[in-house]
Amino acid sequence: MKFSERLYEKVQPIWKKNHEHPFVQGMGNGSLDKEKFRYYMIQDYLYLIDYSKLFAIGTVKANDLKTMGKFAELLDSTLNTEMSLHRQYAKKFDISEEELENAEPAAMTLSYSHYMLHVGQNEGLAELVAALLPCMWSYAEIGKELSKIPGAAEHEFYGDWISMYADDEFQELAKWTIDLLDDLTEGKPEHELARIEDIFLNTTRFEFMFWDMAYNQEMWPADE
Ligand SMILES: Cc1ncc(CO)c(N)n1
Repeated sequence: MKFSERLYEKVQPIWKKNHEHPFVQGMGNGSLDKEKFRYYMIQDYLYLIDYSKLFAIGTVKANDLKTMGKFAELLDSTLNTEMSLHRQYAKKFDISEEELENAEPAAMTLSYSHYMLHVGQNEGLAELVAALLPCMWSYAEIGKELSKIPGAAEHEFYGDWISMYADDEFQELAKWTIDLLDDLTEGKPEHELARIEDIFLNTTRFEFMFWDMAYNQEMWPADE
C-alpha cells in the first residue's frame, strides 16, 4: 500500500466531517450566510500568505531541479491564481487589497499556519510536505464533490470558489504533491513514517477546525 493510501484511510472520519460541515454544505447548496464567507475569505487570505512560504521553504529543501521547479509553480499558483480568487471576492465585499493583507489573524489561523511553518522550518522535506498536503488534498476533494451538485459550480456567488478548487490545474497540483510524498517516504523506517503520519493528522484536524472557526466567525475567545 502506498503511504498516501495509508494516510487517506487514516483521515477519512475527519474528511467525512469536513464534507458534512454546515460551511461546506452551505457553499454547495448556496445557503451559506455571506457574512460567514466574508470572514472566511479574510482569514483564508492571511492563512495563504503563510502557506505560500512553505512552498518557498520546499524549494530550499528540495535536492533536485524538477522538485524545485514544482514548488516554484505551487508558489506562483497560490499567490497569483488561488489568492486572486480571494481578491475578487474581497472586491465584492468592498474590502481593499491592503485591508485584506493587513487584517488581524484569528487564533485558529495563527495556530494552523504557524504549526505548518514550524514543521517546515525545523524538519525535513517529507515532514514539510505532510504538513501542507491536507490543505491541498482536502480542498481538491471538496471542490470535486461540490462541483457534482447540479448548478453549484454556476452559483452566482459560491460558484467561483467551487470551480477554482474543482479545476484540473488544482487537482493536478494536489496529485503531484501526493506522489511527491510517496516518493519521499519510500523506504523510510516505521518510526519516521509514524511521525509523518502524525503531522498529516494534525493539519487534517486543523482543516476541520478552520471550517468551524469560519462558521462561527471566531476570533479570540478571550476577547469576547
Ligand atoms: C484553510 C485552507 N485549507 C486549504 C486551502 C487550499 O489551498 C485553503 N485555501 N485554505
